Amino acid sequence: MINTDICIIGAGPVGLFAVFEAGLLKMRCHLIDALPQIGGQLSEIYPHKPIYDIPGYPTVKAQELIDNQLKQIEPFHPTFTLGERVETVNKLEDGSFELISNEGTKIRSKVIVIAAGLGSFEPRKPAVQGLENFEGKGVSYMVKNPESFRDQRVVLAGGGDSALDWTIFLADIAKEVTLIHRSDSFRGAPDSAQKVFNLANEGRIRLLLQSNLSSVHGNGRISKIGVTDKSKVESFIEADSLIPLFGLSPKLGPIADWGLNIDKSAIEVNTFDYSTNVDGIFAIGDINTYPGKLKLILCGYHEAALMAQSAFKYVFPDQKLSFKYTTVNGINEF
Ligand SMILES: Cc1cc2nc3c(=O)[nH]c(=O)nc-3n(C[C@H](O)[C@H](O)[C@H](O)COP(=O)(O)OP(=O)(O)OC[C@H]3O[C@@H](n4cnc5c(N)ncnc54)[C@H](O)[C@@H]3O)c2cc1C
Repeated sequence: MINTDICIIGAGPVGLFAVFEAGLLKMRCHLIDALPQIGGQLSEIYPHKPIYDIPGYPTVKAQELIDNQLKQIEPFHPTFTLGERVETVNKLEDGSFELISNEGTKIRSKVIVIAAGLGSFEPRKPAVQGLENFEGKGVSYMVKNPESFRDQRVVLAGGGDSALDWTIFLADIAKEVTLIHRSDSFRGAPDSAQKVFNLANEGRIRLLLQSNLSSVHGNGRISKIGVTDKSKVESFIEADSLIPLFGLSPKLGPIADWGLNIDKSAIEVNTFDYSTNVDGIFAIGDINTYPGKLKLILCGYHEAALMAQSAFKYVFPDQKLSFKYTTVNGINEF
């Protein structure tokens, strides 16, 4: 069981900044995110895109902003659970909460801050009959632990950055790598696409262009994958793992079942401190809604600052909060 003052659901830019604001008030944070990496939409959807509306940065690449935010919160030693989605939230008799993830991880927290963006990202699954029977039995839609593919025969499918990046990475550790893509050009970064073409020319991977996943076979675990070419002729590849990478789409998911007031897939909050209708639960960033709401990183940062001032009274009910600038004591004392 993980014990913390504040459990932050979502490790996007707003969840990360909440660690900073909470840390200034000496509150410990644990973050949990359904994705295997930190950074929310910025790392998952647009890591290389420049952002122009962060104060103090005329321009900053999305991933660079996340990397800098991680440096900024280092003094507060936040802890993380990645690749797990919070499914259940229970309010306990003493007013604190128990959160349970889809993998059974339990977190006990005095306050919950939902910084869940557009909800949890769920994989877009290809329409291949019986694919769901092999989920967790050789079929995965995200790479959580690349080492688990060492010495395996891996088939990837897709044409975006994830498919290219993992093909390049797994070429070094897997026994055999095949990439299937429906077109003959890639949506992902040109530099990565070139690397994949080079690996294919060197015979280090098998590249099947203008091809589609058509069937999956196996007895309990996946062992063979059917692929059709442009003339719809099906051939088969022996494989230990299949990784379809067709992008992720956000879904509100289990948050809808936690007794919160929801309006059009967003959590209604009080604009005084971004508290929800459940005492001790706050919602900040893209996941919340109120009159005039703007889904911008900058607005989420502001919400994190005000939320922390109110969260303090749940974590330290007997202490009086006195407002200080960071320059008063510096942040080194934390
Ligand atoms: C293409 C694009 C360009 C953009 N450009 C800009 C820009 O230039 N400037 C700007 O200010 N904004 C921009 N935005 C918007 C900006 O990305 C969002 O405002 C910002 O990401 C919100 O941050 P967040 O931390 O609230 O949520 P997110 O970044 O969405 O992170 C939320 C995290 O919560 C996790 N999560 C959700 N539910 C659960 C659960 N039940 N359990 C565990 N984890 C969960 C998700 O996996 C996700 O990682 C852009 C958005 C897009 C799509």
